[in-house]
Amino acid sequence: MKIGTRGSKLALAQTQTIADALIAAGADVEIVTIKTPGDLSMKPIAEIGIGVFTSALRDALAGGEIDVAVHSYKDLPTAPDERLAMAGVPVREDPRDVLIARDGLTLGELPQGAKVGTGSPRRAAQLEALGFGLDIVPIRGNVDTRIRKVRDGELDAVVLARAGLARLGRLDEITETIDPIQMLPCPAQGALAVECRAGDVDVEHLLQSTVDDTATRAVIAAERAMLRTLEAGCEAPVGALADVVEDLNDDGAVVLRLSLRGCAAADTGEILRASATGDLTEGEQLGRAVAAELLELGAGVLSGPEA
Ligand SMILES: NCc1[nH]cc(CCC(=O)O)c1CC(=O)O
Repeated sequence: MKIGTRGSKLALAQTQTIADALIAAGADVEIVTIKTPGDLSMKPIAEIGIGVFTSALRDALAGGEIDVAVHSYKDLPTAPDERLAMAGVPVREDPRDVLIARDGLTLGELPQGAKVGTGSPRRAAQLEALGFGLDIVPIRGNVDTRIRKVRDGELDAVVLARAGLARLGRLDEITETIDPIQMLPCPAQGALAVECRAGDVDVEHLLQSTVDDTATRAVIAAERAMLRTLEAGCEAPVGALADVVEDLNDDGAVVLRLSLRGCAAADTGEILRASATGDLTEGEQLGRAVAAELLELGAGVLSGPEA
C-alpha cells in the first residue's frame, strides 16, 4: 500500500504515525513523497492558489500513483473531491496556536512595536485586535525556517500551530500556548485527513478501523461547515474551535454535546465572534448556524477571494 505525503519534515512525521498504525494492523506499506506547488514556491499562499499543499497529492491518489494520501486537514479546500473518500480522521493534536518569542516572552510581555512573524491573515487579524501594538511581519516557510528568524534576531516572535511542534518534538521551545479566548485556531488545525480512492473499499475499511476517531470527526464537521458557509479557505481570517463538552439534559443526566466558537475579521479589522452548542451528531448544522450569525454581524464582507 503506497502512502503519499508531502516531503517536509512535518508532513513525513505525521505520515509516519499513519504508516505505523497500518503496519501494526498487518499492512505492507511504503511512503511516497510528492512535491506540491506549496513546497516549490515561497510566494504568499494567496498568490499560489487554493489547495497548494493538497491538489498534487489528491491527483496522485485519484490517478493510482498512491493508495492513501495524508494531509494536514486545515490545508484541504472545503469543497469535497468526488474522486476520493475521507476514510480516516485520527484523534487530533492540541489545536491551539503558540508563540515562540525571544527571551521566553509571552504575548503580553512583548514591547510595543515588537516584530511578530506570521503569514496567516487569521493570526495577523487576531494579533492586531489584541491591541498590543505589535508589528505583524508576513513570513512563510517551514517550521525550522520560521523559528530560525527568532533565533537570528530578525523577529521578536513567531506564531505557529502547537500541533506542528508536537509532531516535530519541539514543544520545549514554546514560550506561550495562546488561549483560544485571545486567538481561535484555524478550522481543523491539528487534525489529519487520510484519504483513499472512492470505491476502494478494502483500503477504506482498513483506515476506518485503524486511524479513524468519531469524536474528532464531529468537531471537524462543525468547524469545517462554519468555514464552508463563510465561503472562505484556509487562508481566510476565520477561526473556529469545537469541543465535546458535558452537559445535563432535562432529566439531569450527563450528555455529551458539541460546542463551537467562531470568529471572523470584518474589513474594519474588528473581530466578530459567535458561538453555539448542539447535538454531537449535528456538527454540520452547528457550523452553519455559527457562520450565519457571523454573516449577520457583518462577516459577509470578507468572503471574497480565498486561497
Ligand atoms: N499552514 C501550514 C500548516 N499546515 C499544517 C500545519 C501544522 C499544524 C496542523 O497540522 O494543523 C501548518 C503549520 C502551522 O500552521 O504552523
